[in-house]
Amino acid sequence: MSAVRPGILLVLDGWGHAEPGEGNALAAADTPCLDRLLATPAAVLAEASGSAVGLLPGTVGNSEIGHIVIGAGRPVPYDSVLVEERINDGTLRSHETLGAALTGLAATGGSLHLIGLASDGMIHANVHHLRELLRIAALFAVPEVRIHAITDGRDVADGTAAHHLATVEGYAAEAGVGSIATVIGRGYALDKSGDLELTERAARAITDGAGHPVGKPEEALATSGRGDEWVEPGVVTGGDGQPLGPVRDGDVVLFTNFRSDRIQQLADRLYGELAGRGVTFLSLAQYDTEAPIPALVHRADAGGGLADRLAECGVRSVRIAEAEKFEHVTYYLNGRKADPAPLEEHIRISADAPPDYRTAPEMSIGRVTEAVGSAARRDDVPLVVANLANIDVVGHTGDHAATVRAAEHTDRAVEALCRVAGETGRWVLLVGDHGNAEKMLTDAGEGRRPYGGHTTNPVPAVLVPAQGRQAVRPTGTATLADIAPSVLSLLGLGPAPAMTGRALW
Ligand SMILES: O=C(O)[C@@H](CO)OP(=O)(O)O
Ligand SMILES: [Mn+2]
Ligand SMILES: [Mn+2]
Repeated sequence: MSAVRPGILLVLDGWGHAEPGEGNALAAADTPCLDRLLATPAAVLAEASGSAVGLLPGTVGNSEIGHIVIGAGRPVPYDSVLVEERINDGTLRSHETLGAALTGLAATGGSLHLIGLASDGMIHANVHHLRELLRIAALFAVPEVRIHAITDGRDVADGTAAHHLATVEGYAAEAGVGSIATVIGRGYALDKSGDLELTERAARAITDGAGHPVGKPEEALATSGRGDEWVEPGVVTGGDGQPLGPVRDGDVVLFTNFRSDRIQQLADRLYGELAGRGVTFLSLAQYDTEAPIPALVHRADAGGGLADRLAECGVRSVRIAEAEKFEHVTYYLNGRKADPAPLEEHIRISADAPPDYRTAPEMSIGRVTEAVGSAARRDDVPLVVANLANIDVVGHTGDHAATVRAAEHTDRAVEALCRVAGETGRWVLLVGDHGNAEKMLTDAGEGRRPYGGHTTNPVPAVLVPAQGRQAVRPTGTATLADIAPSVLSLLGLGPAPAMTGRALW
């Protein structure tokens, strides 16, 4: 192992590139270290969205596919794309498991419950997929479809939930079946922090009809003082004043999100209560739930990447991130392999209390920096991988001033870590996983409004060479698929056979 040249891979989450201008929080921030690095010849822009990473053309990047591709060294067809393919070639309509479940409902008079994020943000879900599922339900003459609409305001501009609910109602009218039974903000329904109280509130609206009773879905939106994300669970009542939606014995529940991480807590909770009551569970894409929920569309293999190559070469790595991004530098970076390789160490930094990112944009970056520094000082750790979450997580609040501060905290952390790298003879490779904070305003919808979502912009990638070495300017177009081959090359190792990306430096 003595031949290995040690380094640090830092993923700056949500670090996209755009020209300076209104709404560019990264350009507005005072970030002397990052500015200096980006002005060196070793800085490039890398594609991190659309088909370059395995998404549909023009689709914004996200942390999950971003880290998968950074680790795999090749674009990996994402779950959203695989779902679209099954819709376009008609094979979702002829899916055996789905057909059997829906035929059963037609016979028993039970209901199909479609549960998922109701927006076209394309990060966790797309309402278009719901449209196809409503059409399929109509083909199978399912008597009743209840839609449990999760409001977004994070992947799409806040304040657009009414528009998306109307879209869903339009799809139901077009299919001739389906009505919205509950309206629940994603803060409740898609919690992934382990706050089971939030999940419980969402689940009880779906299972028992417990929540704010409303005559029309849009009325539920008024319950939130904190935007679309935090719409309190609302339960639509019928003419008899009773909730439309509670799941009854023998019904079918189908989750419509294609991304697993944020829906799985709710899916496990609902399965735990309802599976024993003869309720059939299905998910549109494959989930990482504890519950054995059959998927209609299976995911692509993302293995054979960086982690496998490091294991093969006996290279120890330490992975560090705040809780919010922990799976990203472990599970996703490793090609969605659940078990860490024997030579991997994982450090998860969790906040003491649920933070308000607007007032605490530093998050836990001090502890992350310390952990990276300590790992970097170890002689037995050739590779330290960390995610600096602030730019993305604070960017999602849509709060420009807070995001500027998040970028400034990140800059100071990078500066400190470059210093440690200098002292320990390490190279540092910095890369964004997708854009976010370089665009905090949108013109979509009615007029200009704050925007906290991801973007299709390229991301910076820059090498800080180990002392005494020079980095030459990479040529050609770079993508996230080039990061794993670059990391391996910097370590002094060759790429894995499955990698299609190339070493940039
Ligand atoms: O928070 C999330 O779930 C998504 C946005 O919906 O962001 P990221 O892809 O960065 O995890
Ligand atoms: Mn991200
Ligand atoms: Mn994000």
